[in-house]
Formats: sequence, C-alpha cells, structure tokens
Amino acid sequence: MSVFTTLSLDEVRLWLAPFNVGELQTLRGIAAGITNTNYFVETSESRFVLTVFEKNDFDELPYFVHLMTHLSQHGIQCPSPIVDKEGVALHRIHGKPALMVSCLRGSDVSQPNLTQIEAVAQTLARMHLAGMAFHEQSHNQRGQGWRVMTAQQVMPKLAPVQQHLLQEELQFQHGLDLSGLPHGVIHGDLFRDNVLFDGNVLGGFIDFYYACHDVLAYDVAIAVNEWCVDANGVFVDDKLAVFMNAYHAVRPFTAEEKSFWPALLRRAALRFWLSRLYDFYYPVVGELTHAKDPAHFERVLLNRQALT
Ligand SMILES: Nc1ncnc2c1ncn2[C@@H]1O[C@H](COP(=O)(O)OP(=O)(O)O)[C@@H](O)[C@H]1O
Ligand SMILES: N[C@@H](CCOP(=O)(O)O)C(=O)O
Repeated sequence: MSVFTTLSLDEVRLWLAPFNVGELQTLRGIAAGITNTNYFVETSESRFVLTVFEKNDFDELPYFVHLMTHLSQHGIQCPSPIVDKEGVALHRIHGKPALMVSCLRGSDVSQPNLTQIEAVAQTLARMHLAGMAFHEQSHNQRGQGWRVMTAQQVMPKLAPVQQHLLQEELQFQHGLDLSGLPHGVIHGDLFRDNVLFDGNVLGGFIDFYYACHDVLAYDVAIAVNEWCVDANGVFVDDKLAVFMNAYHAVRPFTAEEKSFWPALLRRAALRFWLSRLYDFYYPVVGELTHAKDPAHFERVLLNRQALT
C-alpha cells in the first residue's frame, strides 16, 4: 500500500475549502504507485486524484503542473490540474507539496491488445505535436549525466560480462550526436502502468514526473520497448508494426530519426537497465519496493544491439 502520508476526511475537507469543487464525500487511498501518496477524492461535483509528493521539492513541480494543463487543454488525455478560486493548483498538506487533478477513466492493462497499442501510439504522437507549443523546458533527470553517475555506482556490483556490456553501451551512446533530431516534450516513462484504459478506450497517460525536453523519437523507443515485446523483451512484429504505423500516421519520422532509431532503442533499454540495477543494488531501507527485474532490460539491450 503506497500511502505514505495518511490523510483524514476532516483534513482534506479543510484543504478543499479554497477550491470550487463541491462537498467532500469520500476519500480513498490508492494502493498502486511507488513514489507518491495518491487518494481518490469524491466530491458532490466530481472525482479527483489528490497527490502528495513525497520526494519532489515544491520548486520542481510547476513545470509538470503547467505541462499537464497545457496538454489537457490541447486535447491530450491526461490529468488536468485543478486550481483553487485564486487560480493556484499547487498547495501543501502535512508540509509536503500537494496537487489535485482530474480523475481519468480506466485502469492499466498488463496484456495490451493491438487496438490499445494503436491508441497509445496515436496519443503519444499527438502529445509530441501538442508539446511543440509548450515553451517551458526541463532537462532530462535520466540523461547523460545520470547515466554516467549511475553506471559508476552499479559497475562494481556487476559480473565482468555485464561490465563490458555497460561500458560498451555508455561509450556508444556518448558518441552520438542527436542534436539534429526533433526535440520537444517527452513523457519519459510511458510504461503500461502509466496508461489507463476503459476497455479499448484510452483514459489517459499518467505520471508525468519524468517528462522533460528531449529527443521525441527516444520517447517512442521507450514506449515500443515496453508495449511491443514478448516476455523476453523481443519485439512482436505485429505489435511493433501497429505502433509505428499509428505513430507515423500522426507524426512521421524524419530521415534522421529513422537513421538513429536503432541507437535510440538501445538508449531506451540502457536507461531502464541502469535504473533497475540501481534500485536492485541500492534499495532504500524501509521503503516499500515493487522490485523490477534488471535482467529484463539487460536482455532488451542485448537484443537491440543485435538489431543494429
Ligand atoms: N489522474 C488519475 N486518474 C485516475 N487514476 C489515477 C490518476 N493518477 C493516478 N491514478 C491511479 O493511481 C495509481 C498510482 O499513480 P502513479 O502516478 O503511478 O503513482 P506513483 O507516482 O506513486 O508511482 C495509478 O496506477 C492509478 O491507478
Ligand atoms: N517504469 C520504470 C520505473 C521508472 O523509472 P525509475 O528511474 O524511477 O526507476 C521501470 O519499469 O523500470
């Protein structure tokens, strides 16, 4: 149960006072999720999700609030931040930053079908286009600097063959010049647990807290490495074809994106191999962890290298 900050009905009723959202009726902690505390908040007018940020400083949150506001105003299915009567969305509760957003329909799917995969790809491409008109920029917290630092931390824990793989891939990625590729807003973590579906209808993308300004096709690579694979991380042809066709129908890749595509698939695999290795070897003491298998992304990386 990932409710780190326990809230009472009375506290939330008080917290809601500056908002124009009706009377609080029910409050329910959300078990899923590993980073923040989330509650479903039901009022006489609507349903919302209240997030209490357990790790972020207040100052780093406006980018995400503005981004979700921008994307939802541009028709991208994602949480829409709720502002109070003064127009302010970000507040504090228990001294921690807190944000209420619209509640999306649906739940995450572990075995997506082709229709759902198509919807994810279309929405991702539309999000990339909508992001072009968003003029705030945030750097990628999981970019080059983080890769190097994290690799140094996990390297001593690895077997020689893994050390070689990691070293080789870091060098390869460091040598790439991606400056000519289209950049913009990326989600950065579009995994199956970050997309909600009501049947085949996409409820929306959630968890924008890795969103940043980066290479758009890299975001596509992150998504296909997750949505279009079998249990071993090997691409399933029809899933990959459906995803790429749907994405390209909305935002076709440039020639440069096509030529860097195999390298981007590798970069996306490396990013999640590294974060999972770090979480595996340096678990936070006392923190509830949903262990994610680093070996999966090691296999994905080896597979994508073989495709290059
Ligand atoms: N806007 C939303 N609408 C509906 N459900 C949501 C929304 N935001 C989060 N949830 C639910 O809360 C769960 C945890 O959210 P998530 O953002 O993944 O948390 P964490 O940042 O802690 O990983 C999701 O799996 C989903 O079920
Ligand atoms: N979706 C990721 C987890 C998010 O990245 P992290 O850097 O917070 O570990 C995964 O499945 O590994």
